[in-house]
Amino acid sequence: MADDGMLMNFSVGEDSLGVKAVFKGGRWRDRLQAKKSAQRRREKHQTNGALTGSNAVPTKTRETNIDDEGSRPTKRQRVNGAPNTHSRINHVNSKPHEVVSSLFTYNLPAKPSAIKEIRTEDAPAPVPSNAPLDASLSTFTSLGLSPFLSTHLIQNLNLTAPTAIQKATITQLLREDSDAFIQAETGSGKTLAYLLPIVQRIMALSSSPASSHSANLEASEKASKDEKKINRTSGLFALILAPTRELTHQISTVLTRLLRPMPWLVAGTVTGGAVKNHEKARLRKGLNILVATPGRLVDHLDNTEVLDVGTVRWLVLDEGDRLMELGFEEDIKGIVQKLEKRKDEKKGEWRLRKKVEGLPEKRTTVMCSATMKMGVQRLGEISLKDAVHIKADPGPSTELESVTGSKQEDKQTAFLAPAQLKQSYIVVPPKQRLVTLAALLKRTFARKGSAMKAIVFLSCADSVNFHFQAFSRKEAQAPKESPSSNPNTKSNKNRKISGTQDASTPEEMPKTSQKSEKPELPTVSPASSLTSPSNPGLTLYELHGSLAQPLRTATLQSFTRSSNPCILLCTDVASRGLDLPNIDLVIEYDPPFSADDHLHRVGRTARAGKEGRACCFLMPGPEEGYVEVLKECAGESVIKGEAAEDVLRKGFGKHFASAKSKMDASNAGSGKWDDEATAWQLELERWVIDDKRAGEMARKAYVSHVRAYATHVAKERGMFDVKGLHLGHLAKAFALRERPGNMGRGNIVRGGKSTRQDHGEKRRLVNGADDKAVGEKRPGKADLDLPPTDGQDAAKKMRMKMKEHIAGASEFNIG
Ligand SMILES: Nc1ncnc2c1ncn2[C@@H]1O[C@H](COP(=O)(O)OP(=O)(O)OP(=O)(O)O)[C@@H](O)[C@H]1O
Repeated sequence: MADDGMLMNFSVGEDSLGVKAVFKGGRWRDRLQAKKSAQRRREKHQTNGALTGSNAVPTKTRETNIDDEGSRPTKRQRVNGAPNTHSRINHVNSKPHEVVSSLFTYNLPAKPSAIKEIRTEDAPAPVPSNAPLDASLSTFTSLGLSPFLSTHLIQNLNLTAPTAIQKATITQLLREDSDAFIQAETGSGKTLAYLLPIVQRIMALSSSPASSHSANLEASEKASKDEKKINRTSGLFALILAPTRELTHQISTVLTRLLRPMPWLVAGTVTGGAVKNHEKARLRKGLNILVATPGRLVDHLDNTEVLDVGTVRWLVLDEGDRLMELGFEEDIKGIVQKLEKRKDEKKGEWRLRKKVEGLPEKRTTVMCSATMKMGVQRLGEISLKDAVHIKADPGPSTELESVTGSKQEDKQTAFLAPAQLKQSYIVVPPKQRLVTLAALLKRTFARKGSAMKAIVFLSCADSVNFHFQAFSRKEAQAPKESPSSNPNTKSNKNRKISGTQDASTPEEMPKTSQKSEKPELPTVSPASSLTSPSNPGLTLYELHGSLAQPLRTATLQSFTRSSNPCILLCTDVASRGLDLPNIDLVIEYDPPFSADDHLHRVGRTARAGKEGRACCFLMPGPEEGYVEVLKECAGESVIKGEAAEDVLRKGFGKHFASAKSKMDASNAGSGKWDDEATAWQLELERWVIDDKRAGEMARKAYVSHVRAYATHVAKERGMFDVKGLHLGHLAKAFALRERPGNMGRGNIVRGGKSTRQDHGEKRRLVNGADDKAVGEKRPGKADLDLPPTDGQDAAKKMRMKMKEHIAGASEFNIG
């Protein structure tokens, strides 16, 4: 273990050598060795006459954890006033008799080598790769959409031309009934790509050719109404499945907008977390298109008689790879079997009744994602037969010979981020992670208008919660009034919105957040410790799977609608498919768990041809190897390395010096970026020490973070090896002065050789991303067809461990 057992920031008398140590943890041999060496140090010091006069202090007791084989030399403690040869700054704002280890000591576990390779040259601005095509060359009508629908798109939805993937998909799905696999980069308009042809074909069942060929919306709408044969009771024609509730609602919103001029066609949703009886009532009234999460749909298929799927002719699996990864394939298989069964039962019925004219005989299954590999055998099992592979580029769609049932290897398609996305990485020592994140956010939101919205991805729910509370706490806040730990979890009904009670109300802050403690209020708060005087309205949101569903929905809605600059702290629950407007920057503060996750996370910006920036935090050492993965995902685009010091300098430089430190006369040298950064960190550390619940929150976040770290996909675990983590330094990133006592070497759960499926299973177990009860286990691939391995044992242990934590705010609630 890389931890050197360094004694960090504990409060002692003037001479720490007078301390009587109690040694805990680790092997007895190590304890004995440590005891002896401490004894020797004491004796030597006494011989040298170091403990004299005022320096002599009564013996105190402290705890030293020696879980790790501490082969490193023990770091000498620094005492106030003592010269410090390792550090450029000392003890800023430190209380009397407090020992403070510097953030900027050069005693770092590894030097960030990648920083030396920074490529500063700016490449020529690349052409956006997911933008709509030139309207003079391609229009929706030219693809075969009716003038009625095309006019609606142009006039009401402000969409003048299709994107490349829309061009390819619409043509294909209007022309043929073959199954299809749509793969195009994030933000390229895949949702409309599959919705438009489906809506057009359902529309065609309703209206006369005359009305659908008219471009006059009003006249056409009236004519269609008069002649319509189809209404909400005519049957359910399309089913769209998505992995998260958020995505389901988003697809439904797009669909509702699309159907606005066709009020006789009705779409609806069924998702976990919603009231089942309300859904039943809607199903009873009749729907033509249903958007659902798989678990809840299975539930309705089993228990809601009025849900008749015999007429379903289109089945869409949005974010297909995620659905598979999260282990939904059993659910999907069950759904497909029911569709088949009901279709066969209905055949006779349809013959007796008047068949819906134009309804295809065959059901079409469509899968789509930015990062899905073809050739996976299991795709056949969920009814993707002789699928057509539709890609935005190059040109026409490519027939796949045999996807179904074949054992061909995944085609190693290189999935790329949008070309116009500006990507960078920062190599930050673990100690400085928190201040560097703060600096980056301060710099990004330095002035009003400099940026609108940013998303920060963290590895687990506990960490999101801690950072939300830490950044939104008011600096002047009395410790006792500090926010409680995780007040927003499902278990805590009396939720408080931290920092909003006494924080200055930012202009245009969602009013709901200041009223009461109703659970449907968004988790929003002023970003009090990130706000600069020239951008006072900065707000902070948190989103993760531990939040109750109404909170998740309210938070996302509020963040989406906010016209204030704001930051969303979240887990990967927000990484897939979400189309949030005006995202300028995506920060991967905790690196993604896989390259695919990276593409989806950064894909929340630079959408539909717009600009965007993304930045990934890495730690010095093996993690720097991840730059190569980032480069692979960037294709031709340049990835810039930024020096952490530059970020800190800009974030904590004179310009951003806090008003408090400027006024503090005792703070000599304030205004210097490193002093400011240290003061900022110390402030936070005091909060964690003084407020018991803040301390608990920090420790929980730390433990969850380390455990989550152990679940990177096996392929990338060499770069993210939990054994290499410097646990002592990492504690600083959670404002802790030392690592929590239970984080010894033996207590770190490692992922072993678990696969991506294991990883998905782990995440899903405690998800909130899907729609079954949290913690409910469903079989993933790991349980179905992989031989047991060490990795699986490790994964099993991990699952058990996670289950233990599920009762509270799950430590690991990523989804
Ligand atoms: N033809 C178009 N012209 C302009 N904007 C469009 C067009 N089609 C879609 N968009 C917009 O592009 C954005 C991204 O669309 P969408 O969410 O469907 O992308 P996606 O490919 O599904 O992305 P992801 O892979 O991240 O889910 C949306 O805001 C949508 O309104």
